Amino acid sequence: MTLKIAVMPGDGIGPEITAQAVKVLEALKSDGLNIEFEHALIGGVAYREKGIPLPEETVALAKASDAVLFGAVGDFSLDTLPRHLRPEQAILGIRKALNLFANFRPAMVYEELADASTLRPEVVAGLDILIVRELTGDIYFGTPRGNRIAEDGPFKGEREAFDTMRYAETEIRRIAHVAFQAAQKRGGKLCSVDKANVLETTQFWRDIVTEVGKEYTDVELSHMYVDNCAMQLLKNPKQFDVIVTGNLFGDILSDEASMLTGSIGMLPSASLNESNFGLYEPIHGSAPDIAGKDLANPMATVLSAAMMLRYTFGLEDYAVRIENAVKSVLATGPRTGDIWRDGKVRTGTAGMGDAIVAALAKQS
Ligand SMILES: NC(=O)C1=CN([C@@H]2O[C@H](COP(=O)(O)OP(=O)(O)OC[C@H]3O[C@@H](n4cnc5c(N)ncnc54)[C@H](O)[C@@H]3O)[C@@H](O)[C@H]2O)C=CC1
Ligand SMILES: CC(C)CC(=O)C(=O)O
Ligand SMILES: [Mg+2]
Repeated sequence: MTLKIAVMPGDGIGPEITAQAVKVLEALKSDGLNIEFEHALIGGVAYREKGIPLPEETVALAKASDAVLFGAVGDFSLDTLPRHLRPEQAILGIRKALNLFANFRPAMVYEELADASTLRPEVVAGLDILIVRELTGDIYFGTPRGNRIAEDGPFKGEREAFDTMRYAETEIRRIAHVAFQAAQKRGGKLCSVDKANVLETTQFWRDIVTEVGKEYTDVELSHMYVDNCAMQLLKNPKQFDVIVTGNLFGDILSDEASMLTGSIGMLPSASLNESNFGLYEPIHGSAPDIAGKDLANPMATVLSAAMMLRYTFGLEDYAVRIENAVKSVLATGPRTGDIWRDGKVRTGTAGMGDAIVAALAKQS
């Protein structure tokens, strides 16, 4: 069977980093990986060419493919567009269209990269945590939302804006099951992160996660407020095994967790639906400040491709080969600026991709 991958590079550094992941997957073809790629427009580039950030044909291609490899969307020069036309709506829209409610964001500190973390080595050495983020609900999708003139309250008559934080029971239950099952396969600990002391939505989240937890007596469940969690991730990140949280908190905490690993350019992700169909993307954005300069670290995207092989296709051997190639480049190869240290050769995005391909070749 040929694996059909829809490639959606998007904006900013998206094309540069997805090209490296495709290069790495292509390199595995000579070792028997049967894979083909079809590219589609998404985000700001799609808006410029087609007038909308998420064209129908892009969603159709995703649905007709076995998995999606995604770069990033976002273009500051389009920030004045009405919200529905902005590039970011494309990633939200495709997650919703494909029902990709379960987002896995593993934060691992590679031994070879312990020198790049902003924290002391003893705090992060050996770190291996998984953030399970709910991806199709919460304040990113809740309605009503908008702008209006305030009709009451102390600011009556002024302009105001509002969003709605909202979760249905089904949405919380299904992500809780995913997280408990992930914890069962890992260290058996699940920390649910919320703001139940203030927000009704997240008290409900806590109640439902607790209920679901009764079906997983082999998993040790704890709860933590998100502000404390943000602090604990820096103080003692190794206390965590799996963290499960909502869309907004998961977005923020995973960017924070990326810096434990050395760089946001290191953190991959998998966004899955109930049938393990997945979209795979780095957790970072389109990084306009470094776009087109061959500066971006492609490892998060390459590692996302490894997650694709593991999660959607069950091709563990190929996934491990990519991860080992990444580790070997971190140990002895050149590095992009975000993880560069004295004594290391400095390279660019394409150079890092080439180095990973070379490391793969040495394995066989
Ligand atoms: N999934 C997506 O498509 C996402 C899109 N965005 C969008 O991306 C645009 C830029 O957003 P920012 O807040 O600047 O976040 P960002 O994640 O794009 O960049 C934050 C910082 O990290 C650096 N960085 C990011 N990826 C890197 C990599 N692979 N290697 C080295 N350095 C890297 C950037 O240079 C920048 O200094 C915005 O339009 C935003 O809405 C943001 C997050 C996710
Ligand atoms: C554009 C955002 C909705 C995406 C984001 O920041 C993320 O998924 O991490
Ligand atoms: Mg984010």
